[in-house]
Amino acid sequence: MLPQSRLHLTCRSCQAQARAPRSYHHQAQTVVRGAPSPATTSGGVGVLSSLAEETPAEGQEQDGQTQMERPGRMLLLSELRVRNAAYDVSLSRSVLTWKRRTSSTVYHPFRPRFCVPSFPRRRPDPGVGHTVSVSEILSVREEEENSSRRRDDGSWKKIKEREGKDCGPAFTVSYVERSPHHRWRCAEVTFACPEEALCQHWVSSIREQLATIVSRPKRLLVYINPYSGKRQGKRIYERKVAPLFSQAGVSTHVIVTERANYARDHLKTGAELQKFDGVVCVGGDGMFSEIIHGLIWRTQIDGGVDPNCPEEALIPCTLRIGIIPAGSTDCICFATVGTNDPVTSALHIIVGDSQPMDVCSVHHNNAFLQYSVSLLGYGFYGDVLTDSEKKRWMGPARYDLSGVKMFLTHHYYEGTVSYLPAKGIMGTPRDAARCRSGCVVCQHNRQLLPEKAEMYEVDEASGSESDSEWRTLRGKFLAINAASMSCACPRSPKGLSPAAHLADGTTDLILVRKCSRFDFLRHLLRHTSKDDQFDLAFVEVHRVRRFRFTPRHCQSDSDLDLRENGKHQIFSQICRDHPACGCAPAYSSWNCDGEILNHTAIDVRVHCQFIQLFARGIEEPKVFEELPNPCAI
Ligand SMILES: CCCCCCCCCCCCC/C=C/[C@@H](O)[C@H](COP(=O)(O)O)NC(=O)CCCCC
Ligand SMILES: Nc1ncnc2c1ncn2[C@@H]1O[C@H](COP(=O)(O)OP(=O)(O)O)[C@@H](O)[C@H]1O
Ligand SMILES: [Ca+2]
Repeated sequence: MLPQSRLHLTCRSCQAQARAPRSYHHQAQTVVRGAPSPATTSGGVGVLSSLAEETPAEGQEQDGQTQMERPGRMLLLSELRVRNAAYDVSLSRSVLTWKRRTSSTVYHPFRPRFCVPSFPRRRPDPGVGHTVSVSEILSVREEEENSSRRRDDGSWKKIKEREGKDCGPAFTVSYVERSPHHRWRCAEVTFACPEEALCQHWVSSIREQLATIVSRPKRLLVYINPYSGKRQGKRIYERKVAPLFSQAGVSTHVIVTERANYARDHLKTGAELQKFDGVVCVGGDGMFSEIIHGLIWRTQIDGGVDPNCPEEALIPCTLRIGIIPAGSTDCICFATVGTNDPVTSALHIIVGDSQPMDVCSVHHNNAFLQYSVSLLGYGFYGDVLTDSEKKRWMGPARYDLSGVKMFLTHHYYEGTVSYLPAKGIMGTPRDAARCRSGCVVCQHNRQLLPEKAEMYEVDEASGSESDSEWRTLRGKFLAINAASMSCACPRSPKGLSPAAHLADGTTDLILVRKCSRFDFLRHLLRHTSKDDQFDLAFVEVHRVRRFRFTPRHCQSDSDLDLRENGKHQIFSQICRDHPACGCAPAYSSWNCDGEILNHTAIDVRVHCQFIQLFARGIEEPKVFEELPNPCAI
C-alpha cells in the first residue's frame, strides 16, 4: 500500500546533467504517499523518481547521502532555482527551507538586492540556508510565464527579465521577515521549477499546509477613525494594509467612522459578528477603547449576561482584535507588538497571532463607567488629557504641550487609595524581567486564579478577599496611575510600569506623592531613560487585583459628575487656566485609555485575560545571523 504523502527529489536534467551532484542524477527519489504526483505522472523532463515507503527520519543518511536538515516530516524536496542559482528546497509541515547548493559554482552567483537598507548584514554565504516557519508564510502564487509585477519603485517588470532569462514555470512565496526594532516585513522568494507540474505541486502543497492553520482570520471587520493622530488612518489602511490582506486572501468589510462612538455602537447593535473572524481598528488608544466597549457589551448581551449588573460573571471576548496604529500615542499597539508600524500589525493579523489581555472594569457607586486595558491615570495624566482635548487640532503634539503645561502647573490632589494586593503571584513591579511573547508569568498567574476571581463581582465580604486584606493610604498625590500593562510607547519606550504584564490578572498601582517640581521632573524623565522611576522616596508601586480611590472632597455619595457640578468645575477651570494664582483645584480627572471619566471616586478590578488581540507580545530581540531574503517589500 502506498503511504499518504509524497517526497520529490528532482533535478534540472537538461542543464544539470554534467553539473548536478551525483545524488540528484542517480539517486534522486520520490517518496509517494497516496495518488501519483503531477511530477511523476507528467513524464516531465528532468524529474527522476523512485518509490519509497517512508520519508526518512530527520538527518538520516539515505543512499549514502545525508538529507537536508529539516524539522518535522518532509513533504517535498526538490532542486529548484532562485535567481538562477540551484537550491535544495524542502517543505515539511512546519518549515520551508531553501539552501544553496555549494557545488554549483557554474551557476550565476547569487546577488542579493535588499529592500531594507538599514538591516544589519553580513557578506552572503553561498551555503547559508533560509528557513521560514510555515506559520509565517503569508501566501504562495504561481508566476505566469509572461507576467509582470510591480517593482518597489512603481515601475513594471517582467518576471522573465527579473530572472535574467526565460525561467520557465515559477512560484513565489511571501513570508514574514523580521527587521530591527520588532518590525516585520513581507519578503518574497521566487523558485523556478524544471516543469509546470512540479511548480503546481509545490504551490498546492504549500497552500494545503496554510489551509491547516485554523487560527488565521479569513474575514475581518475593519473600523477606521479618519481623525486619529495625524488624520492618516484611511491612507495608512489603503496603502499599507489592504494590499497585504488582499494578497493573503483575507476579505474585509471596512467601515469609516462618522462620529465618536460610531464603531462602539455598531458593534453593540448592528454588526453581524458571526460573519467575522476578528475586528480590526485603525486608530489610536481611544479608538481601541471604543472597540472593546462594543465587543464586551455585545458578548454579554449575546451570552444573556447583563453588562451593567456588577453581580454578573462576565463572559470573556473570543473574537480577536487587531490594531493598525494610526493614533497619537498608540500605547496598546506598542506594548503588545513592540512597535507602532501598520505593516507589522497587519502581518500579525494575517498570521493569526493571539495575545490575551487583562481588562480593568471601572465602577462608581456600583454603576459601571468604563473598561481600561492600559493606563488609568488621575492627577498628572488626567490633567494632561483634559488639557490636550482642547488642542486636538494640533495632532499628537498636543500631548507634549499639555505635558509641559501640566508639569509647570504642578497640581496635587488629596484623597484615599485602597487596594487589594495580588497575593501568591509570580513577579513584582520592580522585576528586571519583562513581559515577553509566551510570558510564563502570565501563564502561571492565570492558572493561580480561582474561577471566582475572573468574575465581575469579587466580593471581599463573601470570598477569600476579606476586608483585612485591603490596604488603605491617604495623602496628597501628584499622580495616581494604574498600569495594567507596561504602557510603553514611543514617548516612553519602557513604559509607565516596565515590568507590568499583559495578561497576569493584575495592575500596577503607582502612587506619586506630593514632591517638588524638580523631583517630579526626575521621576518623569526616568520614563524616558534606563533609570528606575520607582526608586524615589515619594513614589510607591503595588501590584494589585483591585483598588478604589476617593478624592478628599467627595467621600460621600455626592461625588457628582464634575462636568455637571458647576461650583467645582468653575473653580478648577479658573485655576487650570491661571496657574499663577496658586489655587489648587480639588479634583483632577481620570484618564482611562485616553478617555476622560465622568467621576473621580472609582472602584477598579482586573479581569484576567478578558480579551484577545491579534498579537503575540513583544518578541525577544533576535540575533540576525542570516541574510534577509532579497525581495523584502
Ligand atoms: C515633561 C516631560 C514629560 C515626559 C513624560 C513621558 C512619559 C510618557 C508616558 C506616556 C504613557 C502613555 C500611556 C498611554 C496613554 C494613552 O492611552 C493616551 C491616549 O492615547 P491616544 O488615544 O493614542 O491619543 N495618551 C495619553 O494620555 C498621552 C499621555 C502623554 C503624556 C505626556
Ligand atoms: N469619525 C469620528 N469623528 C470624531 N471622533 C471620532 C470619530 N471616530 C472615532 N472618534 C473618536 O476620536 C477619539 C480619538 O480617537 P483615537 O483613534 O484614539 O485618536 P488619537 O490617538 O489621535 O486620540 C476617540 O475618542 C474616538 O471615540
Ligand atoms: Ca496586567
